[in-house]
Amino acid sequence: MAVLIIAGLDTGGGAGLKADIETVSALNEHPLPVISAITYQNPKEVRGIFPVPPEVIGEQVRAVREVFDVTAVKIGLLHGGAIDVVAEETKGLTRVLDPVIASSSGFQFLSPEDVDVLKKKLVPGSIVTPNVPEAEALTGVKISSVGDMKKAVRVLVEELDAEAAVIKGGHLNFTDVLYWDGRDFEFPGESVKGFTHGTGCAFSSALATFIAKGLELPRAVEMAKRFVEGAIMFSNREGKAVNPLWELQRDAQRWKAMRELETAVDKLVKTGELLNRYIAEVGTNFALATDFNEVFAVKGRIVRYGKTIRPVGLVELNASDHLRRALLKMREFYPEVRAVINLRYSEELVERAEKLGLKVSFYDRREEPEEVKRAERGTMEWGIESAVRRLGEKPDVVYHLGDWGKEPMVLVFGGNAEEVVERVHRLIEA
Ligand SMILES: Cc1ncc(COP(=O)(O)OP(=O)(O)O)c(N)n1
Ligand SMILES: Cc1ncsc1CCOP(=O)(O)O
Repeated sequence: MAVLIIAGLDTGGGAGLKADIETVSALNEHPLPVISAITYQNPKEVRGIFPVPPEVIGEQVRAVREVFDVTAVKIGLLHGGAIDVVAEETKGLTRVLDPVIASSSGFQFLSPEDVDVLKKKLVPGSIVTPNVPEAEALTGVKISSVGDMKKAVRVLVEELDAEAAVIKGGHLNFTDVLYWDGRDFEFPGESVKGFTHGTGCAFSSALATFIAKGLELPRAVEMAKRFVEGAIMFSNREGKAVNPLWELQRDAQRWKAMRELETAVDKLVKTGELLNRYIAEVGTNFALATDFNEVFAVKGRIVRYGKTIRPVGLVELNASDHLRRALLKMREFYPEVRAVINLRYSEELVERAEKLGLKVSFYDRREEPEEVKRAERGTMEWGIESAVRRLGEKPDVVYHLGDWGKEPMVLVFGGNAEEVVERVHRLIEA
């Protein structure tokens, strides 16, 4: 199924047409990208806009509508002159209108006069998806609560003749409010950590796609919201923006990480007789992070087994607590570090690491601040940060000497699971 997109190009690869194309593709439909403007922007700022002449926008839409069976269109950034043409050329389609008025960095895409034209020509008959500032600009309603959102959606539908309106609560309370068919619907959400540039674009193109697939509007809004939450959670760090390809990339990375860790664990087990005496009393775990900071490890840890060792369970996502936290903290300083294992502490192990030229640091649990000690979790994070700061460069090995009821431990880090195995083998002279 084809979904028409009329939107601007963001040269920073975060929002606009690129985010829309990825969204429609990720949802398994065919994007028809019509370009309405070229913007010169990067993740920090929008520098300017070069509008595509309205007649060229019209030609693009006609070219695809003549051939493809289009039912829904997502409309993003327009410039004043293009509004009339787009209203004319999209007649008969279900229109999802993302009213891009200003960028989050403060660039004004539409003048107040253009906003008036948008209200008169495109809002009527469209499903409008403003964020809070855009909804305020369109309706004049000051929004600071769900109650105000409900007032504003009604204004959009009952006074400005929109087919439906969804106000996104990302700037407020993470609840989205839809008004459709004489009823309002609330979609509660939670704050998701990640980059948000391009969320408006991804939401509206996901909504248009779910509508094209035949979902009823409230269900399509719910699905689009969940899609965008994932796109923020698994953000595109390079573009400092949402990542509409998150599901595909996340699954590919999960698969790769699982295989990588399974292979590495197999290699370790083959040297089990030598490794046996370095397995921690509490068990040893081996953790590997994906680019999205999802962490795989061995369920139930790796334990001594007679003279050798064995993994208790399989390699699984979230099968580690301590190592996961240590690794994620280390990755805040050094994102290239992806794997870690814990071994039983011994002086000889630390000396050997130093002799091998590995960078060694440590943390002293007696220095741990009271408030960190009292909190249920946090020691691992504090310990890694303190070891990193102590060394002033990337540690390959971090150890601590224990405390009451806490076993002393050596953590061996590496850029991948294979490197950790190779380091462990050198350390135990396998
Ligand atoms: C070309 C282009 N189109 C739209 C936007 C705005 O993106 P949006 O996700 O609505 O909001 P911000 O990222 O600006 O908060 C854009 N910047 N460029
Ligand atoms: C108890 C403990 N403390 C540091 S590493 C470790 C063992 C591995 O723990 P997890 O399986 O939670 O990563």
